[in-house]
Parts: sequence; structure tokens; C-alpha cells
Amino acid sequence: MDKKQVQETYRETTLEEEQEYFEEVENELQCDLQTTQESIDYRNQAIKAQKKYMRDSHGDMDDEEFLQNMNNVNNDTFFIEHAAKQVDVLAHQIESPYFGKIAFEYQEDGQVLPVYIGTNGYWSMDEQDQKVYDWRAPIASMYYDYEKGEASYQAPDKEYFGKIVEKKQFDISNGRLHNAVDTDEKINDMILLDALGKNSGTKMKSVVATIQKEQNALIRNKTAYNLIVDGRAGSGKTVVAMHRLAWLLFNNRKTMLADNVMILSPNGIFGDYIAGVLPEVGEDNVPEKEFDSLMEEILFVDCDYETKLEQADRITTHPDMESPEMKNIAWKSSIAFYQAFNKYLEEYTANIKFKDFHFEKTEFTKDQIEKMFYNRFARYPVYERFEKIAYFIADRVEDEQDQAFTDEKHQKMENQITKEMIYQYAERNLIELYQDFLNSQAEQHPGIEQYRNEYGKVCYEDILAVFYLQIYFYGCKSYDNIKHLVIDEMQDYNIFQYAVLDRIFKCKKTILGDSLQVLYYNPEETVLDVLQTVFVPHGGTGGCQIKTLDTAYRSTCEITEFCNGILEADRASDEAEAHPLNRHGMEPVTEQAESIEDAAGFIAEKLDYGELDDFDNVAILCDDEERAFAMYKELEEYEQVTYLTNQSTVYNGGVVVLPKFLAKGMEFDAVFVINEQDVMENRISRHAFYISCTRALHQLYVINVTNQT
Ligand SMILES: Nc1ncnc2c1ncn2[C@@H]1O[C@H](COP(=O)(O)OP(=O)(O)OP(=O)(O)O)[C@@H](O)[C@H]1O
Repeated sequence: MDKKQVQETYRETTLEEEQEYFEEVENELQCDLQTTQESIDYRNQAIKAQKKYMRDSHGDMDDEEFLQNMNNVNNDTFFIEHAAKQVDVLAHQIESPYFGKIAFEYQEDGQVLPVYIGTNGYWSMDEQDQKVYDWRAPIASMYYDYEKGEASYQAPDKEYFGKIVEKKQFDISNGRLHNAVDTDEKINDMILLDALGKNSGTKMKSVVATIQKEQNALIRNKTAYNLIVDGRAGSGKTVVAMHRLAWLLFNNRKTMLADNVMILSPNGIFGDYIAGVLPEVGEDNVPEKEFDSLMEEILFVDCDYETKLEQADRITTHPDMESPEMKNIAWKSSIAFYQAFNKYLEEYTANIKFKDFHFEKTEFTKDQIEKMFYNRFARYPVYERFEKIAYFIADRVEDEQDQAFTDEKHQKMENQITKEMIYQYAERNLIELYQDFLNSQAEQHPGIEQYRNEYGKVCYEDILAVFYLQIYFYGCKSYDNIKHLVIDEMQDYNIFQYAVLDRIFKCKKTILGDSLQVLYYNPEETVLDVLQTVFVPHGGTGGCQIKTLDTAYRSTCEITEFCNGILEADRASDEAEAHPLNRHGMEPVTEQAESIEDAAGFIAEKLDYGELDDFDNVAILCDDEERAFAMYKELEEYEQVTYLTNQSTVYNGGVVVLPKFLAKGMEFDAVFVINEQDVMENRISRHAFYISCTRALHQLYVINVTNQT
């Protein structure tokens, strides 16, 4: 650790001194940018020359020389790709190299280290000095965690203690230092409020300069295997998720690349919405997937099944919790049902009837197979155990035939043996097996045996259980390269989905959501109960740490309080409501409209009078796709109005009409919520209403259509 400045008594820097330091850093960055750019140009010339040489002397070249030349071209190309990224980072740094500073006085020797903190770090080759620290560096954590006074940070070697003797925030943009202010809590609040008062933009941005202490603790959490964040609407869960990924990638450079992490997202638009955050902090984007496409990719059971959206439609058409549909969904997503199914599968597995097994002239006794199946390989999925046993049988065949098989022949034989064993002992149609289980439960739960919807498709809640069954038996290795999984909107997954995800992604996870933003609600148990059932500690791994976030950063105080009111009756006594920040705006407006045309007229008037012109993003949220389309038709003459569906993957701002369920996780400067039903009537519609209203940053309009359909 370099301590650059040793001072008897520390004196805070003046603006002139900061200006000097700033210019010094800017000059170095400019030089670095120029050198990097020149080396790119040089390598580009080299590639051109190399290619020309290869073309001209193609006939005279032997293979070795040709390969050597190709290698040179590839190396240069690789260099250019890397340098181009560096150019992007440097260009960004020249605009704004850092946003904050602390000076830390070490307890052990009294030396003071000034630490400038930026979106990316900067190491000066000339001075061999860390001019700017990346916000993810261990020492930078103190900037978010402490005011002036005693502080400490955990470096890889040990924890360092001391005190912060200076803390500054810089106003830097377009390569100019406009101001430097000494910060305390009050100033921090002003800077945060200023950031939140701006328009939302169509893509999520990084907020490295204003990360809050409680968010920082989650972003840098090292102790949880599965970190669960239950945070109120707008409390920064997605912010935490994206910055945590950036932190993980930065601090595990050697073992974790962008391809080794994955985000499970609620829909395609959400993926587009978050796509800018990682590149902004100099990281590559990470793969992102929706649960249903993961299931489509892995599930091999041959049947027609309902999608999540079709299930959502069924839920909204039967919102009565006592209807047979809802009762079935509730029961089949419950912890008790999951446990009963597991018990059934354990019994099924325990009762497999083994016999002596013959392959060619080699024999394995029933006892030998049973021992391997129930003891040695008991921790593997059922059919994977057969694969493991097959390996030993193939070895025995090899020995007895006194031949050395090639790897390929060995593998072929293992596959054949596995197939044979499954056929002899355990071959079952998974749907039939599931049906058997349902029938076994039918006496206690009449109607449970019904697993197809009115169109003959396997219901969504049932296909999730069947998917689990497949993974239980066959396992899945497709995602063994993933080292961290982020699951956003955790309240939207049921117990089978979590059990499947736990078996497919055998890695650490960050799981974030809001138990109040649940659409379909089982009053008996919460998503937190579900997570604690699935993610139990085993063999030193697993288990979960549950954390909460209660401050609502997105919306004005007025909107947050309006939203809290919607769920007042539903909130359990131990569930905290969202705490608004001290950011004020217009009171939410509630209007009555006679018809959808009337509601559209209200919005059109605002468009005509330019009342929404100050906003980049405005959303009109309708009950479902059909109603959203009808509203869009009313407003389509306005060229800034567009329509978003479940198939949309890009959102470019403007005024957008979309169904309420698609707005999950997103935010807009102003929101119009169109209610064509009595939204306060039942729990599901109240929650859908709550989710819609919590999307608004600055203005909220609720339009209740009276001639309800
Ligand atoms: N520390 C912060 N500094 C600046 N802005 C922040 C901060 N934390 C959150 N925000 C802003 O608050 C808004 C809400 O954040 P985010 O979308 O992460 O919340 P969320 O908890 O995922 O919300 P929801 O569950 O309602 O979708 C975003 O505009 C985000 O940029």
C-alpha cells in the first residue's frame, strides 16, 4: 500500500489544489488515450501489411509460415479489441475521472492516503501511482460507509483501521472540474435528491457516485451463499443487483468472466432496460434469460403446456381465491405440496426393484448395484446415478475382456449400459408419474388431479412440477459454467422454480424482490418461506441470508405515500412499508372516466397542451394486452405514442402504452394507470394496482373507468 502523503496534522485541500490535481490527472489521461489510439493505428497498419504479404506470397508460403502469419494477425486483432475497450474507458474518464475523495489516516503509522474514487481506476505509469481508485476497490468502500471520523476497511490481507480526515464530492463534467465540496450527511442527501429529481431515461444508469450505505453493504456482501434482498418498490434492488455484478466481476477477475454470470429477468424489455449499466462501469454485459425460455431449452417432456402469461390470464379471469383454479394454483405452488411430492419421489426411488445386471458376459449383482445406487452415489440425481454405475460396469467389462478400450468406446459402452439400466429399473413417463402422484393426493385435495387447462395444455403450475421431476431424475449440467446467478423479481417464482434453479445453477446467488409486489398471493406462506425451504445449508454451502431495503428512492414522497395506502390492509404486521425520501412533487391525481375514449381524451389533452413535454418517459398502464391495444388505438395519431407487448425487446422512451404486468421492474417519469375494474376489490388487483403506481418517478395519474368491462 502506497501512502502518498505524510503530514503531521492533515490540512484539507483547497479548490486550487484540487484543480491542480485534476489537471495533472486529465493530462495523463489525455496522453494515455493518445498513446493507446496510436498503438491501435499502428496495429491496424500491421494487420493490413501482413494480409497483403500473405496475399502476395501465398504461393511461396509453406504451412508453417502461413500459420505464423495468421497468428500475428490474430494477436494484433486481439490487442486492438482490448485497446479499443481501453479507449472507451479512457474517453469516459477524461469526461469525469472521479467523483469523490477521502483522505484516510492509518491508525498504525499516522500516515494519510488521499483516495480519489471514480467509476474506473487509473494507474499512472509515469508516476507509478494509483491516481484514481475504482469504486469497487476495498479502500473505496469507506467512501460509502463513513462520514469523517473513525473508519476501517477490509483489504485482502487484513482489516485497516484509522480515520477519515477529509471527504469531498466533486462536480465534474465534460472534462472540467466545476466545484469541490466537503461532504457531510446533509450534502450527501442533497446530491442524492438532485440525482433522483432528474428524468429517468430509457435505460438504467449506474449510480456509483450516490450508492447508499445499506446498498453498499449488499453490493459487497461476501458472506452469503445465497443473498436474498427483500426491498420495497424503488428501494434500489435492481441497482444493487447490477452493481453487485460489477463488483463481483472486478474482484474476481481471474476466475469470473461476464459469461460466468447470468441474470434471470422477468421479461425481454427489462433486459434492454438494464443493458447499459455494466458497460458504463467498463464491464461486458452478462447473459440474461427468462425462466420460460430456460425451461423450453431444457425440458424434454413431450407435451403441450401453458406459458406463464397464459396462466396470468387464467388468474386475472378467476381472481377469486376460492375458485377451483385458484385453489389448485395455490396448493400446487405450496411448500406442503412440494414436500409431499418430494416424499413421493423419495419413496419411489427407495422402492426401485433392482435385479442382477448382465452386460455382454459381465455380471453385476443386485447387491452391488443397490449399494452404489443408495450409498455411494446417493447425492446425484436418480438417473445420473445410473451413469456413474455404468462407468464401473464398463470398466469391469474392459477388465474381463482383457482389452484396453479407447475413451470413445468406453463412453459408448457407458451410454448403452445407462440406457439399459434405466429401461430395466426405472423407465417411467414423467407425466404419468406426476399423474400418479396427483391421484395419490386426490382424496385429501379433490380436484387436484386436474392438470390440464380448458385447451388441453398442461397448466403452468403443473409443468413447473414436471420440470422439477425431470431435473430431479436427470439433473442438468448445461449451466455448470455459471458462477453467480442473479434473480430479480423473486416474488414471481414459485417453489418448484426455485428448486429447479437450485439444481441447475449450483452456484452462489443474489435473489432480489419485493414480497409486496406479488401478483398471485398465497396468504399461508411468503416467498421468503419458500426460499428458506429450498435453499437449506448442506455440506458447508447453501443456506441464505435475508436482508431488507425500506427506503423508496424512485418516487416522490407524495407518490410513495399514495402507494403505501393501497396495500395498507394487506400488509402483514411484520412487513415494513416503504419509507419515502424527502423529495416532493405533485399529489397523485385520481380521475373518473366514463369510457376508455374518455380516459384517452384526458391524456390527449395533456399531450395537446404539452404538459408532458418535460418528461422523457411516460407510461400508460392498462389492465391487459387487449385493453392496452384499445387505448393505443385511441392515441395512435400522436407520433410520440407507441405500444409495447410481451414480444417487445426494446424500449426507446416517449409515451408508451403497455399492460400493467409488463411494467414490472421498470420506471417512468409520469405514469397513467387506467383501471377498467374495481382494483381495490380483491387482493390480486390491489397488488397489480400497487405495482403500476410504484413505477412513477414524478407524476402519477389514476383514471378509473366507470363503465367497467
Ligand atoms: N443510491 C442511489 N443513487 C441514485 N439513484 C438511486 C439509488 N438507489 C436507487 N436509485 C434510483 O431509484 C430508482 C429505483 O431503483 P431500482 O429500480 O433499483 O429499484 P427496485 O427496488 O428494483 O424497484 P422495483 O422493485 O419497484 O422495480 C432508479 O431510478 C434508481 O436509479
